[in-house]
Amino acid sequence: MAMKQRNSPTPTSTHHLNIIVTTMLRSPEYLPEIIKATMKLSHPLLLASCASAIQHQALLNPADSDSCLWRPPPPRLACAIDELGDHQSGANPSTFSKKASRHSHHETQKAPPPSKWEATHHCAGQYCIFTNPGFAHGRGMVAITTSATLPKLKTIEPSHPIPPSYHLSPVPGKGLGMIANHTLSRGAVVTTESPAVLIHRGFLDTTPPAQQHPLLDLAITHLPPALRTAFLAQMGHFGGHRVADILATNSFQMDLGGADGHHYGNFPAVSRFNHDCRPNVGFRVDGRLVHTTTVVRGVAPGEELSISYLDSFESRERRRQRAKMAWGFECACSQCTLGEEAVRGSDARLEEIARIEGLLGDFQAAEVNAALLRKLVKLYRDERLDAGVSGAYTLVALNYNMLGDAKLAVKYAKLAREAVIIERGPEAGDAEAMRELAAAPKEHFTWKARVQR
Ligand SMILES: C[S@@+](CC[C@H](N)C(=O)[O-])C[C@H]1O[C@@H](n2cnc3c(N)ncnc32)[C@H](O)[C@@H]1O
Repeated sequence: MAMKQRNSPTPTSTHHLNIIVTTMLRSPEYLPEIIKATMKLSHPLLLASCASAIQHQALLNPADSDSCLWRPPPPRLACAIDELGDHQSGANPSTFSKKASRHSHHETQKAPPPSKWEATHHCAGQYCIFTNPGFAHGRGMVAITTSATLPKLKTIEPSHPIPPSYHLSPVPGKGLGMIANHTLSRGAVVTTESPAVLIHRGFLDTTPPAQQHPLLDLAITHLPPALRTAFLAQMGHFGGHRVADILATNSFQMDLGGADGHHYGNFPAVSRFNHDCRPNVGFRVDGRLVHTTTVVRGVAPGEELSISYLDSFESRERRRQRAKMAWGFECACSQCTLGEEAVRGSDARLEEIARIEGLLGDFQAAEVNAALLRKLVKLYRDERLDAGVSGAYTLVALNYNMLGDAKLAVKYAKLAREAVIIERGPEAGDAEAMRELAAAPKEHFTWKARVQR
């Protein structure tokens, strides 16, 4: 996943677990050579660079949509949508090209229209508004994208809503947050949501504010009233143009596939998750663009539900810098506010995790033994890295098998599969890979690969 977004900080994440696991699972025949070559590269070249990459979304399963919580460029023009009136955005029509006048609103319709994508012919350059007011039985969706994306839009399916297990409540220093109503077990699904708004990254990167903001405002007027209200109720952290600010504060980067696939998705319910460097909830976006959040460790009633916006494997200093730089807040999460000694301990564990994972991915490394595998598992536990443990379990399972310990290979393959399903969904490719390993460790290409050298 490349993060070359203009106006955004360039992430230099140093967690390379994804690529190691991917390599080990996908390329058995080239395993030794690939791992050797991979390990020679410097970390930033190897690595995916956002929170969701840590959850191994895109790298391990090409069917998954590549996504991470990432803010688009900051708003550049002050113009609140509240000032623009309800039915007309107030956009000066001359600021964008209106190729035709087929602009309809759906507020007055009782029965939802059928789910169907339509071009409004309101455009700025190649980026146009596409609407589907009938999506998800009238919930609606709107996109600003190129016509090349239309076939992909047509494949988007609605999420299946689930009863809420949380309520919103003010959280000191963070605005609103999501609070668990009752005990939630590991694996419980918290939210499933389709995007309300999809915006092509190129539109935000290249369209001047004078054309960009009116088109954003107009796009929002195409949402059915309930969804429009929910969209506009989201927090804007940075000020300036209201819709741009909401998008900047609450967007997930999504790759819809192909050369032109980079988009931002906005999910108004999901937007209420605050950040924690040791979150109790993981998230993923699947090929239908449904965003799903799942509890990664047991949650008590009244506990805040959180996701990570950042790379949890970076040092406290780096995470704090990034929270400030990209999101504008001082991270006061449970992990960042530890005492100095505890922070030093945490940073040291993260460095050790990176070192051990490097060794486990190096087919030639002589230091790999059962003690090292036990140490990695303990480090993850001590660091409360519950939202990213699937990759570690996968690596441990493969390495136990390489060491010729079928019993522990099976144990960790089962744990890995369970964690993969929680973090990335049942359709994730390495869930199947771990099932195969657990079913027949001695048939697996990794069997005794380290001891037979
Ligand atoms: C996606 S929104 C989260 C929901 C938001 N608190 C609300 O009221 O809707 C992101 C914004 O919430 C705030 N926030 C999230 N996590 C935080 C944290 N750990 N510490 C401080 N502020 C946080 C920041 O203002 C950030 O820009």
